[in-house]
This record gives sequence, structure tokens and C-alpha cells, in this order.
Amino acid sequence: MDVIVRRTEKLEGTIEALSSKNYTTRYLLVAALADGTSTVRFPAHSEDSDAMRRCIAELGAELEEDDEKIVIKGFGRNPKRVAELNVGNAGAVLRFLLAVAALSEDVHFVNTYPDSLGKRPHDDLIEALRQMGATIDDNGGRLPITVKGPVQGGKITVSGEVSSQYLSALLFLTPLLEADSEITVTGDLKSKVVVGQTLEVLEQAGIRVEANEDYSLFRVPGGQAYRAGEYSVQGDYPGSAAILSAAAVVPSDVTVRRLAVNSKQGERAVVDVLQMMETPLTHENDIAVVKGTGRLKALEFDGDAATDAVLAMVAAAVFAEGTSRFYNVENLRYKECDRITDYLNELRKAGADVEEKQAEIIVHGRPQGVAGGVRIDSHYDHRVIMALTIVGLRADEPVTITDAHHVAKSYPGFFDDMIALGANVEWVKE
Ligand SMILES: O=C(O)C1=C[C@@H](OP(=O)(O)O)[C@@H](O)[C@H](O)C1
Ligand SMILES: C=C(OP(=O)(O)O)C(=O)O
Repeated sequence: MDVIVRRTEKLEGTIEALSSKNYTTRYLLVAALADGTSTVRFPAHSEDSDAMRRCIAELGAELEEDDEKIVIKGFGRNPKRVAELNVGNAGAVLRFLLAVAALSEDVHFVNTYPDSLGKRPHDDLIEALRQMGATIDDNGGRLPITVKGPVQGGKITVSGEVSSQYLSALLFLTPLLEADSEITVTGDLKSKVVVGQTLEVLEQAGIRVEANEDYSLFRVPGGQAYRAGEYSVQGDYPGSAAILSAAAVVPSDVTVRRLAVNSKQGERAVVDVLQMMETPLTHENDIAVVKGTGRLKALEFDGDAATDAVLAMVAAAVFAEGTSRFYNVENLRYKECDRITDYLNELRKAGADVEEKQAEIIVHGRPQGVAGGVRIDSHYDHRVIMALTIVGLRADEPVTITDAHHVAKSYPGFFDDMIALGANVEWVKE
């Protein structure tokens, strides 16, 4: 399904933030790895969280759900034998479950998104699991992948250069092994803040992990058990970053509720970034209020601190006065698409003035707006879809985003929320 985004004069209203994707995947996983019964309240409902839900059920977790919660009886350290798992297009879910699969005997991960997740690398995790004794058949570090356990703890080395998800995956697995583990992270760890979310969830699940200050060394005692628990999922900053950035580029009076002020999500930085860009924005008592004027100032920002919000920030910078620079963002190239080259190509089509370096996005702002009048390839990427929607709000001619239904990977209600706020957006069948 395609979406047509037309110039929008004003956004106004109040929405509840969607639930966090990254906390939902983590809480579902630790609940599955516990022996007792856990409750996850306010879980995200999206393709990625559904992928985790489906896979842990196949691995033997018993799930019961209603509108507000999922009650999960875990399988502990003994997942059921399954021949095959399908994680859809969910990167984090795949990486976490590749590690969990090593508790089992022979699990085959299928390749259902050859042009998206099918292109993403997993070599660094595969290599670490091999050091631990796993036998792995892979396709040059990519899907399809078959993992055969068992594995042992001990000294493990993993690269953090491409993704933090490999390290998080090992942190979920190693407490369940008999031996103690010592994980050394080589290279410059990317998306470091997300590892903080992994450690927070592990601690809530009663797991002990010792980490040094720069997250290059972790000691994980073996023989631990996940404690069943009661978890409550907070609002999602990466998805809300798109709403807040949309509200910043046009005149607006938009309130987003349920955005924890003290959240560990790095994408919380969208609030500071928009304020630095001189957007009138307040954030108190977990409520963000944007009273946009459409005027923005350029800025320089280390994007690795807020990986999943960078595309929305860049979309806002398209309309800023001056040149913005988002640096330290090379790992955006290894996402649902190459979020530097592919994304900037689509922005250019829409009329933005952007440049790329290997690890940087440079935006020469156009406060006068962009031409639009184009069809955008969404590259299977929910964050590209949301970002181009922001740009379309201030384009002279309509912007058509093809296959915009892929927004459901993380934020199925994105267009409903945008329409509720007054965005001039319309679904069309091809
Ligand atoms: O651990 C996680 O849940 C995630 C980690 C990040 O990935 P990278 O570490 O690959 O940057 C982030 O972009 C992704 O959406 C979710
Ligand atoms: C990159 C993302 O997710 P994943 O790596 O889990 O596919 C994302 O949500 O933007």
C-alpha cells in the first residue's frame, strides 16, 4: 500500500506514545528465559514485537494475552526443539534468538526478507557463538542460518563495530550457561546506549552482570536463572521522534504523552536536538509538547547516541537554516536498508540538499521548503517511511511513499496518529 503525503498547514492535538519496541522484545525474551510466569504490561504491537512473541511461543513459552498485557510461562534454559524459526524483518529479534538457539540442538532461521534483513550481516555474532562451541551454517554471515548447540561459557570476544545487538545477544545467553563468562568487546562499540537497556532489563530479571565503565569487558557468572517478573513497557522514543520532528517542521501544537523523562532510551535525545534547533518544546512529567513555528536552526550531532531517531532528525534538518551534520552514524548502513545512501537518495528525489560521507550525513537546509512531486521507494524501511512523511508535510507537490505499510515493523499506528493530528495523508491502493 502506498501513502500520499500533502502539504500540511498545521498539526495539532494529543497522542499517547506507542510502546517501546526495544523494551518489549527484551521483556518478552527474559520472560521466556525464566522458569515461572511473568507479566509484560503495555507491550508494543508491531511486526517486530509480534515476531518475538511468535518465536518464543514456538520455542515453548506459553502466552496468554488481553488488551493490556501478556502473561508468559517461560521455558527457562530448555527451549523446545523446533526445526525452523521465522523472525520476519526484525534484526534485534534475530540476533537475540540466534544466541538463544544455541541452547537447543538444531534451529534453522529462514530468509523471508531477502532484500532487507537478508542483506544484513551477522558474522560477528556467528563468530562469537562458534568460539563458544556452536556449529553454524550460514550464507556468508547472512540468512539463512542454522545454529546447532550446545555452547559453553568462558572467554568470549565479540566485535561491537557493526551492531550492539551481538553483544546484547551474548548477555542474554551467557547467564544460563554452566561456566562463568568473560566477554571482551573489540572495536568501537556502536549504539552503546542500547546495551544500557539490556543491562537494565537483565537486572530487573534478577541476572547479575559486571560491566566496566566503557562496556569493553563484561563478567557474567554462569549457572544463573532468570527470575519471573512483572514488567511495564515505557513509551517509545524512536517512533515518537518522528511525531515530534513532524511537529517541529510545520506550525503546530502537539502533545505526546507517556515519554519518560528519565528513560534510558538514547533516542530521548530527540527532545534536546529539537530544542537545540530552536523548536519550542517542553518535556515535563513524561509529557512532551511542541509548539512548532516551522523555523529551525541547523546543528551538529553525534548520531550514535540516538541511532533510531537520526532519520527523523535529518528530516527536520532538511528545513533548517544552515548546514547540519550528523556524524558517527556509519552503522545506519547496516539497517533495514542503507540508511545513508538509500535514504539520502530518496531525500534528494524529494528536493532536499544532502551529502554523505562514510559515517556522516550533511544537510544543507532549505527553509523555503522542497519541491516534492515524486514517488519514494521505502526500501522496506519503517524509519525511511516516517522520515519522508515529515518531508512531505512541507513539500510543494505531493510525495507518494510506496509500500508504506512497512511502517508496521515498529509503528503500525503511525499514519493514524499523523492523520489524528491533522496531517494531510492518504492511503492509496496501487
Ligand atoms: O538492541 C536493540 O534492540 C536495538 C539496537 C540498535 O541496533 P544496533 O546496535 O545494530 O545499532 C537499534 O538500532 C535497533 O533498532 C534495536
Ligand atoms: C534497525 C531497527 O531495528 P532492528 O535492527 O531490530 O531490525 C529499527 O528499529 O530501526
